[in-house]
Amino acid sequence: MSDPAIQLNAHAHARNPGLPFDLDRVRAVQANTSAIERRAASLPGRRSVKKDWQAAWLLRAITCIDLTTLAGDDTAGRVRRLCAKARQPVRADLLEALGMGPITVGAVCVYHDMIEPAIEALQGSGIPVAAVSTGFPAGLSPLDLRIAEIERSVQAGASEIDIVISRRHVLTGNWQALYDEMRAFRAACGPAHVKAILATGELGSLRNVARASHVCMMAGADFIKTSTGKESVNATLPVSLVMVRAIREYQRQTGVKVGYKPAGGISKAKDALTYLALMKDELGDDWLRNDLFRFGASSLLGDIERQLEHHVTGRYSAGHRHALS
Ligand SMILES: O=C[C@H](O)COP(=O)(O)O
Repeated sequence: MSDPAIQLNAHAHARNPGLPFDLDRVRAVQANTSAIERRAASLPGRRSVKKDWQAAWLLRAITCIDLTTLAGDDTAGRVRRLCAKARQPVRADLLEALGMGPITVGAVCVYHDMIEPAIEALQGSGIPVAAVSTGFPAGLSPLDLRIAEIERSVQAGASEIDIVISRRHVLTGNWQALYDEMRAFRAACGPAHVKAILATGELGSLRNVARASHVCMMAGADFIKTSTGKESVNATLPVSLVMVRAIREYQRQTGVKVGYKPAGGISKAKDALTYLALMKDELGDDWLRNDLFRFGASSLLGDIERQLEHHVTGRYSAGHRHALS
């Protein structure tokens, strides 16, 4: 049996019921840009993970990956290979050397047309399929089509839907429109969990990121996610600080825990460690599990595997298993 500390999907996270729209609440949201940037700059390396414990943190990171392929030339064959990797993200001999049982990634994330092969390839694994819907990545198709796309993806078996918000609602300060849109997406998702992609690189300011985070949570987002991976600026530490603090504030106000998904350009194991440390520091251990934290990443797993291999062939201590307990 695998270590309970890193068992997959062990905690089915309750859905966010949302709140009625409240413009005063949105307008009260601020972001102190210089303080955020100072804190973000201090994060990498600030909270060093003991070398002997790094493997445990990296294994935990793997269980939090939404293993992603979102390319125009995706094929069923590529998705099947990705799903095989999702089922067995780390070589069995490495896991054995680390004293670990089998692990899997958090989910597989694909375009709508690839849901079917992904579901087939993941059968019996317990790994959920996440679909990007709502005219990903621009989100500029007609609202009824975006809603229909969500419904089709849920019917096809996706249990998580990554929606993209209309950036223009944020850029024009039309918070009511953003709330109504997110509310409609939430309703269309039915039983599926919904992750709201803010496309933060296109929102203009950290204050807009903070307000958009609050509005999406108010409208019932189960996760807030930074980016599609297609913007010119994707997940960053300053944006992540703003978003995780919005999650913390929303929990303080409502008692509801919303998940966080940084996505786009996260490809190095050391960056994954920084993100995990950020979650532990800002939100606590609950956000180190994949019901409340995911990396949206297409190439992170490869670097983590290389680091684990290095760890196994180099110095190793059995103490690592308790690193996150
Ligand atoms: O949502 C996930 C992102 O599209 C993945 O971005 P990436 O390919 O830069 O890792």
